[in-house]
Amino acid sequence: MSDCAAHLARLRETAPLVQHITNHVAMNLAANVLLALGASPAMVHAKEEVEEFAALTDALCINIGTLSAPWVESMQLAAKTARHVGTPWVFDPVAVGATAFRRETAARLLELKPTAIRGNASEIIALAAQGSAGRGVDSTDSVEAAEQAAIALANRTGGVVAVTGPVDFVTDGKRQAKVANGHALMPRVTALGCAQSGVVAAFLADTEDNFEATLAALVSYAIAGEIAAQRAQGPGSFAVAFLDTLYRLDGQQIDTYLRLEMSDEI
Ligand SMILES: Nc1ncnc2c1ncn2[C@@H]1O[C@H](COP(=O)(O)OP(=O)(O)O)[C@@H](O)[C@H]1O
Ligand SMILES: Cc1ncsc1CCOP(=O)(O)O
Ligand SMILES: [Mg+2]
Repeated sequence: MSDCAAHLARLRETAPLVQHITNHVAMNLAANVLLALGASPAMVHAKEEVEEFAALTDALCINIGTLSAPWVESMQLAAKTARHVGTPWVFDPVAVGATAFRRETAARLLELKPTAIRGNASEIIALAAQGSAGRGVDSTDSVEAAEQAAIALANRTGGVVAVTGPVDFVTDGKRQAKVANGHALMPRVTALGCAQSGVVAAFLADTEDNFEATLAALVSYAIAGEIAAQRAQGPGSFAVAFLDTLYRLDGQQIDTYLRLEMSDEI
C-alpha cells in the first residue's frame, strides 16, 4: 500500500471533525465531499462561537470565496484559535487577485501561517504578490507558471502549498511532487476546488508529515475525479458520480491509478 493509500485509510479510521468556513456557493458540496470521503464536516462561522468551536475540531479550512466584513473577523478568530491549540488549518484564497479587499484579508490570514494553502495557479501567483489577477474565481495562468510562487509562499509560511490544475503541483519549499491524475470535467463543477481544500484539511488532521498528507489528499481527489469521469455524461452526472467514487475509493484504486510526474520523496 502506498503512503497515499495509508493516509486515506487513516482518515477513514479517525473520521476527523473538519470546521470549514467557506463560501455560500461551496457549502453543500464541500460538506458532502467530506462526508463521502469519511470525515465529519461542520460549517460553523459565527463570531460568537467560532473560537469555542475551533478548539473542538481536528482541522480547520478557511475559504474567502464570498467574503464580507463579519466573516473576515470570524476567519481571523478561527485561525488564531487553530494556531493556539495546534490544529492544522488550510487556506483557500479564492480570487485573491481580483480585489484589494481580498488581498488585504489574505495578507492578514497569511500572517497566521496556514499549515497548507490550496489554490489555482492565478490565486497562488497573486497570493505570493507576484501579480496575476486570474479571471474571477478561475485561473488564467498555468500551474507551471505558479511553481516558483508556491515555493516562495511555502518558505514564507513554513507550510505546504498546493497549486491545482491539469497537473497538480505541491511543495513544502523543499520537497516537490506533481500529480498527473484528474479529469477536465473537474473544473466544470463549481466549488470542486473549494471542496478539495476541505479534503486537504481532513488529511492533515492526523499526520506526522504535512507534505505527504497534502499530497495524499490531492492524489485521492484527482483519482476519484478520473474514475468518476468514466461514468459521467457531463458536469451534472459527474458531480454525482464524484461523490459516489469518493465514498467507494480504496487503496487498491489509488495504487493502480497513481500517476506522479515527479516527486522528490514519497
Ligand atoms: N484540466 C484539468 N484536468 C484535470 N484535473 C483538473 C483540471 N483542472 C482542474 N483540475 C482539478 O480540479 C480540481 C479543482 O481545481 P481547480 O479548478 O484548479 O481549482 P479552483 O476550482 O479552486 O479554481 C482540482 O482537483 C484539480 O486537480
Ligand atoms: C463561483 C464562486 N463565486 C464565489 S466563490 C465561488 C466558488 C468557487 O469554487 P472553486 O474555487 O472551487 O472554483
Ligand atoms: Mg477555488
